[in-house]
Amino acid sequence: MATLPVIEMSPLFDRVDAVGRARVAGEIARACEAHGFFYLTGHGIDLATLADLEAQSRRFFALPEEEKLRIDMARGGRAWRGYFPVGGELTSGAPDQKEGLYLGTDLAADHRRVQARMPLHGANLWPPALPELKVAAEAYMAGATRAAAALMEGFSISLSLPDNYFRDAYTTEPTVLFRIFNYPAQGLGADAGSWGVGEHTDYGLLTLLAQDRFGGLQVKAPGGWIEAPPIEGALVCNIGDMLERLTGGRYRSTPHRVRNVSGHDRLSFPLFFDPDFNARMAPLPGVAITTGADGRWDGASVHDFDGTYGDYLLSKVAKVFPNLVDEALT
Ligand SMILES: O=C(O)CCC(=O)C(=O)O
Ligand SMILES: [Fe+2]
Repeated sequence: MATLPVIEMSPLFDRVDAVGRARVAGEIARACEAHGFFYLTGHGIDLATLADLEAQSRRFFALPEEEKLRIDMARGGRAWRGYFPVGGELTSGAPDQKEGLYLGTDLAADHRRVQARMPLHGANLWPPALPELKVAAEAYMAGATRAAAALMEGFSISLSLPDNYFRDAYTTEPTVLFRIFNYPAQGLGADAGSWGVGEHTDYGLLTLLAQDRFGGLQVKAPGGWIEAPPIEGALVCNIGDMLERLTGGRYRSTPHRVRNVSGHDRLSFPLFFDPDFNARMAPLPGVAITTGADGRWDGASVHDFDGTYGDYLLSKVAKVFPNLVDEALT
């Protein structure tokens, strides 16, 4: 059975290790041309940080529903932050069998982007009953954001671009969203057609995912669906639609989905490291273009898209949270 590659990324934190960086860049290129998915080690996030995030998240989801609903997404307004219950999100048109907490770069009310009423920008909502969750999640977000920024240097090198190319062009002010998901244990009689998360691709540049030990993530490989089982201490990395768009299809934004058949509640922690909301998303000069829908899961082609990353993201969010859109954006 096909397995996903493991990339040890620590040379990307060392600007003088040209040989190590070139090696990692080569591994990134091969992984992204083949799968668009790989595991990451050497990402700088220690086991204690991962364990604390998991422990505090379990405590959060075990709170009574009314306690969790004190930070309901409806209260996050246009910032799109807060808790949503099982069935509250429709990733591929049907309700997902998961509950979650939406977080992201924490911007105060006086930040210029919040003052400008930019959607998806604003303050995180934290459960008043569990202050430890904020500490654990902020530590993880800082580590994962640092790893994603370093990884983007590897992507630049892999495309024969200057190390800081993506940072300077797209991620000086990245869009960083972070989610904490719980996929409740599904009973034996569960509907075989119901997914924790339905088949989809991610929207932006990179997703870094921590997951607990129970598994359930599946990736669409050329020969069929394969599992991406947990590896202790490693993160799963996959690329999003905008990296496919920028590279003209050379790097793939690969469909994936989740079904939790472990008999336990499964937690996962995706951090989305995405372009500046205002960045215009056109193919990189000098990179081959593919056109057409290419049999994508949603029948759409990212190569037809012309606009800012914010335009793209909002069009997607409107589909997965149809009930919230009018409320938050009008
Ligand atoms: O929970 C997972 O393993 C994957 C979640 C996911 O694909 C997503 O949030 O985009
Ligand atoms: Fe995803």
